[in-house]
Amino acid sequence: MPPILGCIADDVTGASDLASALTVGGMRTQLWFGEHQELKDVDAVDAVVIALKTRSLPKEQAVAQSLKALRVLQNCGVTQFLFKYCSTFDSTDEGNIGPVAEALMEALATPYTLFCPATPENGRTVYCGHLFVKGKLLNRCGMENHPLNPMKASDLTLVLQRQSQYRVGLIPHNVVACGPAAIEKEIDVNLSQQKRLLVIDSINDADLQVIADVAAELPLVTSGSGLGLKLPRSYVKVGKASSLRCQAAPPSASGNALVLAGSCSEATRKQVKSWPSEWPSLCLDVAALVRGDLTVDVVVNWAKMQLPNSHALIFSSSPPEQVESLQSQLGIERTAAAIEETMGCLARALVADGLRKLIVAGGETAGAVVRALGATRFRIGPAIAPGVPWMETIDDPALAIALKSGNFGDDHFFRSALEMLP
Ligand SMILES: Nc1ncnc2c1ncn2[C@@H]1O[C@H](COP(=O)(O)OP(=O)(O)OP(=O)(O)O)[C@@H](O)[C@H]1O
Ligand SMILES: O=C(O)[C@@H](O)C(=O)CO
Repeated sequence: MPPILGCIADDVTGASDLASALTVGGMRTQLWFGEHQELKDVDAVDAVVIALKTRSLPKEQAVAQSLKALRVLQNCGVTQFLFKYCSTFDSTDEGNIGPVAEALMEALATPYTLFCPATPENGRTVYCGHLFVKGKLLNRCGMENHPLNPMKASDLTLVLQRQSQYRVGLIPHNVVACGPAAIEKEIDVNLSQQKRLLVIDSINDADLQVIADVAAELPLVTSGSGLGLKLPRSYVKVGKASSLRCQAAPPSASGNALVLAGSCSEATRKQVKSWPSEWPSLCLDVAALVRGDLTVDVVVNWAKMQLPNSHALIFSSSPPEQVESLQSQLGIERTAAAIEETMGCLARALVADGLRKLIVAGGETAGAVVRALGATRFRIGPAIAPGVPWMETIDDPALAIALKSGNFGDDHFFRSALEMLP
């Protein structure tokens, strides 16, 4: 039997978030990282998530990679697809959410799709088309300071319209509250007005379940991970899945862990601040790194000294004023590239040295690390916090790895994660 659902995620922490949601919902889920010609051994899984790193790429490249992932999934016999983006709709006026969604719609010859970033479990809700993060409008929650895609507006119909060719419509909450049939009627109204990209309100789990009941019949839906928690039940309801039978076992790795934090999001900065004082930590001197005055070897040697005795943290996370000042002196892309490359090199060198437990905070950072490790397939383990599972690489070396979205987890996330493993 081919997997029921094929997912294309625009970053790797987002992919692990979705894979965790589908697993918690009961679907046997496998995560693949990067571009592949084909997927193997997916007969025994219900869902496959392909993690790309397309969120901040030029839109032509993001579209090309997403279409390639679609074909790879289609070649496995998958007929239903989910395009996963961030629950904070991370994107710019150029893309990439609109352009990728439109390209997938064309490839699947589907006249419309839904946009459902809501993930109430992590405080993301959509009302009247406006995205809220823990009750604050998207452009007033800290996301307005994001280093790569500052979100300066919260009305998703406007945000999406700026990056799309098709017209954008809204399915409001009063319709969602009336159930699947009302949603389907509203879709027809929007289509009669040539509105093909439909943002859908959702403020709680019950709304999401109703939306999942509609989405379970669609060839393509686009969303955050919230929908992933509800889709498994809907697939059972419509007879696409017979039962939900996933059991997520923790990874078996032992030894001390390295934490690499490249996210500057508020939650990660708090987690870095709360790093237990008995464990060592190193703040990267980003300016020295970009100028070449600080080398990776020096940092690797520091970590090699610590890891035999203790868990260790290496971070570049900084407050917005510092990020802005560095970016204006050194350039946004140059700064990000130097940090991401360093994080990747650190992970590769230390895994080669025997490290078997790794936590990475930040989507772009995690993408760079996973790419540097050459890891391709992951089994999904238990959730550490909503949206962040422990995972285990399927191919050697067996590595316990957690990829934490920047804004996820409470202040003591790192300690809680490490206490879950032997
Ligand atoms: N001190 C810093 N100054 C400037 N840029 C930084 C600094 N530290 C990290 N960065 C860059 O900021 C970006 C942070 O993005 P990343 O996706 O890793 O985190 P995030 O956006 O908080 O996480 P997520 O996408 O999971 O929400 C990376 O490209 C990283 O290299
Ligand atoms: O949806 C989210 O918030 C996360 O899965 C994510 O994509 C962060 O990069």
